[in-house]
Amino acid sequence: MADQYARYGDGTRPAEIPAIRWDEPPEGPVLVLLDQTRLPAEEIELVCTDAPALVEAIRNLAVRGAPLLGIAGAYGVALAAARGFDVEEAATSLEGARPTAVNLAVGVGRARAAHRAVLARGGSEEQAAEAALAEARALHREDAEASTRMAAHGLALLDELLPGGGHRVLTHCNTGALVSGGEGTAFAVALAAHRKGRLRRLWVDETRPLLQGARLTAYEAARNEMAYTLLTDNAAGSLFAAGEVDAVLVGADRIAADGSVANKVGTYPLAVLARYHHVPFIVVAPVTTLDPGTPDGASIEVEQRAGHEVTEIVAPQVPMAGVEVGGGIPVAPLGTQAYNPAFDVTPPELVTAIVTEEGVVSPVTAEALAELCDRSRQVTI
Ligand SMILES: CSC[C@H]1O[C@H](OP(=O)(O)O)[C@H](O)[C@@H]1O
Repeated sequence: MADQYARYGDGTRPAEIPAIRWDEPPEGPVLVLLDQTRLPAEEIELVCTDAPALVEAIRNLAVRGAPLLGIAGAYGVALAAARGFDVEEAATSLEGARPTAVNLAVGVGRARAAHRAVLARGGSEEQAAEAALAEARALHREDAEASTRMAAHGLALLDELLPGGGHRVLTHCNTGALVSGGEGTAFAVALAAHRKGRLRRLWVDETRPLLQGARLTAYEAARNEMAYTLLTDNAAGSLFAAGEVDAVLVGADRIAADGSVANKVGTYPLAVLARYHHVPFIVVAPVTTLDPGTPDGASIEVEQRAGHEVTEIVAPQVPMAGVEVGGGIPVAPLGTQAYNPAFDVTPPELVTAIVTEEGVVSPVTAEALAELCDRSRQVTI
């Protein structure tokens, strides 16, 4: 079950509420999530005491973003183990909660393998639970370190591609601390540029239908006092045409072996616009998002979400006259069918560079990605 753990919004909240944290109150271990469906109006933490509650939070995007899904999946396995639930059952439900972000299955797999390894050598369930938690904590820490290194590599690339500083960067969806153990992926690069005084403007796509840009990226940009401007997704083309975009920075949910990039729907059109307007299109993602096991973009399963996310405006999470909390405000005739893929796939030839914590891949080729994966494994080992 999940319950509201704390409500902030009256200025009493801590300086930074982490997107995810493990806690061990007297009544037993819990996984605490900053509920991203309530942002930016309310900062409410959800408390998960079992895998079903976490699966629901993942499916509802209370917790979201590829790297954070991996971390949450690993902690979910540890939570099941710590509370004596069936770990294999929990792992299976967690890894299937959302299909596109490869990180989720990777994180679940790491914690499950750690748990299994202890049992295989005759360890106790308690020791196995401790091993699963240690693996989740390690993944959390590694992702934070990866975020810092991606930010450095990404800023160096921006400075190389755009001499003279004053970068005007367009981003899509949300790729900041709310998707990461650290400061994020693409957003972390923009934040690094901001801190160095080299971010002239962050153009923030609102990112229909769930508005991760308007609700979450704007929230993170405001918290960091960045120069940002929100736009509707369909206004991006006019910005390119006006020469107002120096580079596009986006995240990724899965990168296939050939360099095809699955990311929030609306990313592919930006890549086409960037190519047409000769603007660098840069993908920022940790190595855990690279998936050598998926050969190409056509092999990536794109999550199809419920039509009501399109036919209704996401209602604010505070009571409004005539709208139940959490309900949507219909904007289309009742019974309207909707097409609602959560992601789209950008082919490698439209990607200027992929920035990872292990370095930059450009041009994007299967060979270069394979070499980087091998190098990363060597580093990991
Ligand atoms: C860098 S991970 C963030 C990535 O995840 C988002 O998808 P969702 O909000 O559905 O989890 C989007 O694709 C972002 O680029």
